[in-house]
Parts: sequence; structure tokens; C-alpha cells
Amino acid sequence: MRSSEPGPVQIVRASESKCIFELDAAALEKILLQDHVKDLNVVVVSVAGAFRKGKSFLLDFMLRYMYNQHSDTWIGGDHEPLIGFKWRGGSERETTGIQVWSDVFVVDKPDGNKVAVLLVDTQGAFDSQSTLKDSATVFALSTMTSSVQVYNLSHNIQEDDLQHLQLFTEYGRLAMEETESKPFQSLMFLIRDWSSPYEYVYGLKGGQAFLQKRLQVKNCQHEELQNVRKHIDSCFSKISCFLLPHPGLKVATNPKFDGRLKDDFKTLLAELMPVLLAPDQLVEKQIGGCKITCRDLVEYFKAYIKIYQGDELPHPKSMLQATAEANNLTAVAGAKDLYSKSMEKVCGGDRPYMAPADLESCHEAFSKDSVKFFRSIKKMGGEEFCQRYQDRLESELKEAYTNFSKHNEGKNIFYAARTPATLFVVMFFTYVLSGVTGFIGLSVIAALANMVLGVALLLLCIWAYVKYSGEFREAGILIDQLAEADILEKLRNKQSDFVQ
Ligand SMILES: Nc1nc2c(ncn2[C@@H]2O[C@H](COP(=O)(O)OP(=O)(O)OP(=O)(O)O)[C@@H](O)[C@H]2O)c(=O)[nH]1
Ligand SMILES: [Mg+2]
Repeated sequence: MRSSEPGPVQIVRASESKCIFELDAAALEKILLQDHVKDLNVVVVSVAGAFRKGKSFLLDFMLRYMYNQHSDTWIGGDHEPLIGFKWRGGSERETTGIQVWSDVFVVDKPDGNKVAVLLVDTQGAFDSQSTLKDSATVFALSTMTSSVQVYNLSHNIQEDDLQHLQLFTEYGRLAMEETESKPFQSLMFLIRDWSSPYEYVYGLKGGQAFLQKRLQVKNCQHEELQNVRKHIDSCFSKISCFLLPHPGLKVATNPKFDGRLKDDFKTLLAELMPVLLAPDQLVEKQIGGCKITCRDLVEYFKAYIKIYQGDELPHPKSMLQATAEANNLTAVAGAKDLYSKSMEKVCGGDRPYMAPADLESCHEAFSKDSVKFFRSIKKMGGEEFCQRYQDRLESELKEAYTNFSKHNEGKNIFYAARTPATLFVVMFFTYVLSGVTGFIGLSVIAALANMVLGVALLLLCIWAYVKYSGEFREAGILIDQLAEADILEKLRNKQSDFVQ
């Protein structure tokens, strides 16, 4: 049985260095491996979204519902303090990392199954102390581990809310194994402070109609808008929406809020809780199509957090940074293309050999043009950011120049004829040597020279065959290397001395 008072337990926290999130496996195990729940299928209800939007506040009503759902007065009296996950007014963030409620609720579903319900609170996205990666990681982790993800929004569903959802769910999907089925389960857009009930009525019905309108994919829509909608649809098996009214100004502005809520807020809360948490509505967490138990969930948490601690996932970037990078990369590609085309014109495959000094001066002129072109393109990101890409362009141009000059050298007929020339020189030298030494009676040296002559002739024949047929290219390369080797070089030098 419970050893202490129930309360929120921090299971994922930002590490000291703030760069990664760490799982408190012991704390999670203590909750999920309790004897009475560890083998039950788990239902995970998690609330995520931007910071300071009343997520923890809402979860505390979920707690009231879970503890007293058989009573009509579960919502509590006007003066009962709202306790549970820590919530407060103010502008600074409150919840960090991921917290779960220490009590796992065991519920009998109408179909006879017993399930364990875990409530999860998350760090709000986009607070001033977290990077986009932090927000994406928390959101992705909570989406991956929950069976019902409540996406807490304020006033409306804006296009950027959808874009962030797309980014965060993609970040989650990347970390999971590819499956044919939709990777996540149920998503509920919960819109707080809905202020147009005359357009769409509060509650689930109005929410569904509103959501249908918002997520509609139309042919006349821009591809970007269509893609966001298709992506969200492809990620979740079920998507719903609930419109919640404003809780009353006292809640939002009085730091000593006494629990007095506007009546319509209470009525709608009383409508929302059963939608999420009534026994017949509970959705068991499934991964890869299989229902998982509390014990399995611990393992999944451990595996998922490891992926986010490693380097294999790309770094989600802010919109400006991603756009600036794309701008600069396109400009680098365009500028490099300009350089390559100009160089092709002077020393491309069908152009004859060119003097290296001329090639170099062409390279210098074209590089200048290319950098000028790069600078002339309008790009985001500022001067310092662009300079990094300019440096990158310059080093890419240097690399391209090295390739062009190698190609140019290959066209030099003397360069191509180096190997046969060397072999001919060796043959000539050994021929003369064998003649002279044979004449003066040094028959051993003459025989040796003859043998070298024979080998050189054989190599020449092999080389010619390789060049002609294109087969046994390794042998050709070996002979080329041999011809360039020092001994032969020296022989060649000696030969020229000898001839002189
Ligand atoms: N306008 C408005 N304010 C609310 C609502 N629900 C709660 N609040 C107030 O919003 C403030 C923040 O509540 P929290 O529950 O701490 O918000 P949170 O989203 O958990 O914040 P972080 O943990 O910092 O991400 C409190 O002053 C609440 O009284 C709501 O539906 N509308
Ligand atoms: Mg909170």
C-alpha cells in the first residue's frame, strides 16, 4: 500500500548541463512496478502545450475526477483548494521536465478489463529557458508514451500551433520504429478560453465541428498547409477537439485564487473529464499494435529517452535558422554551379589540354565571380552566418579546382605516355647495356640486362592491353606506379645523361 502521501513525481528532468533530459528510472519504477498495477494494461493521459496555459491546473481537476468520480460533487466546492500538480499564476514557467502522479488509478472498464491510469504533466513548450530541441523532446516523449495526448491551446488553433505539432510529432516518429500503422493514438486539441461560442458551441460537439473545418484539406490550399494537415492526420489514430470557456478572471489574475470558478467553466469541465477519463472512454496504450502494461511502459521510457540523449536524431531548428540555412545552402549550390559551368567551358571533357598557369588564372577569375554571385543573392541569417557559408563555398571551389586540374593533366599526351616512355627508356638502356657488356665479355651482366629488357617488354605489352581493353585495371595501375617509382626515375635520368 502507499507509503506516503500521493503527489507529483519528477520522472524526467533536465540534466545539470541543461543539454539533455534524464530519466529517473528508480522513481518511475517505484510507481509503475507496484504489485497491484505492474501487470495491468496502462492508460496514459498526458497534457502538453505551450507554457503558462493552465495545464497543471487542468490536471488537478483530472485528479479530483479520478479520486471522486462516483460522486456528483467530484468537481469540489468553491473554497476547496485546488491541489495536486503544482500550478500557480505568474509569468515564469512552473512545471519542468515530465511529472507523473504517484497514485496509479485502477479502473474497471465496462468490458471487464482492469486498467491502470497514469496522469502525466509536462514542461510547457517555448519558455524562455528552453531550446526548441528541449520543447520538442518533452512533447515527443509525452506523445510517444501516452495513449491520450491533450494538446493544450489558448483561444484558437493557429497555423503555427499545427506547425509545431507537426515538428514535434515528426521528432517523435523519427525516434520510433517505422510501422505501417499510425504511430500515436489519441490526440485532443483542448482550446482554453474559447471566446466564440456563438460560432462553435463549447464542448466536444462544437470542438469537433471547429476542428473539422481547421484540419480540412482542400485542393485550393497551398501545399504547405495541406502537408501539415496530412501529416497530423497520418500520426494519430483519433483526433478530437474540445472548446473550454474562460474560467473567470479571478482564476487568471488573482494569485490567491480561492477555487471559485465561473459556472459555465465548471459545467464544461464536468463534460470534459468523462470524455477523457470515464471508464468506457479509457484507451489503453498501444505500441506497434500491442497493448502494453505498466511494466512495459518503464522499458519504453528507458529506450525512448536514450534515443533523445544520443546524437543520431537531427537537431530541430527554429524557423528562422532552418530557413536561413536553406537559403544559404541553395546560394552555395547556385554559386558552385556557376563556377563549374564556366570551368567546364574552358577545360571540360571535350576541351583540349590547357597550360596549368592559364587554368589557374581562369580558376581565380571564376571563383571571384562565383563568390560575387553568392553575395548578391538575398539570404536570411545575417552577415556572420552568411560568412560561414561563403567560407564553405570557397573551400568547395578549391576542391573542384583540384579535380579540374587533375582532369586537365590527364589530357596531356606526355602525361598519358609517361609509362610507355619510361619502359622504352628502360628497354633502350638495357639493350645498349647488354650490347656493350656482351661485346667486352661481361656475359653475366649482359644476360641480366637482357632479362630486364624482357621484363620491361612484357610490362609494356600488358600495359598496352590494359589500356586498350579496360580489363585488369589494377595491373595497369601497378605498372603506372612502377613506372613512376624512384628506380625507374633514376634510370631515366641516367639514360638521359648517357645519351647526352
Ligand atoms: N486564461 C486562463 N487561465 C487559466 C486557465 N486555467 C488555469 N489558468 C491560469 O493559468 C495560470 C497558469 O496555470 P498552470 O496550470 O500553472 O499553467 P501551466 O500550463 O502548467 O504552466 P507551466 O507549468 O509553467 O507550463 C494560473 O494562474 C491559472 O489560474 C484557463 O482555462 N484560462
Ligand atoms: Mg505546469
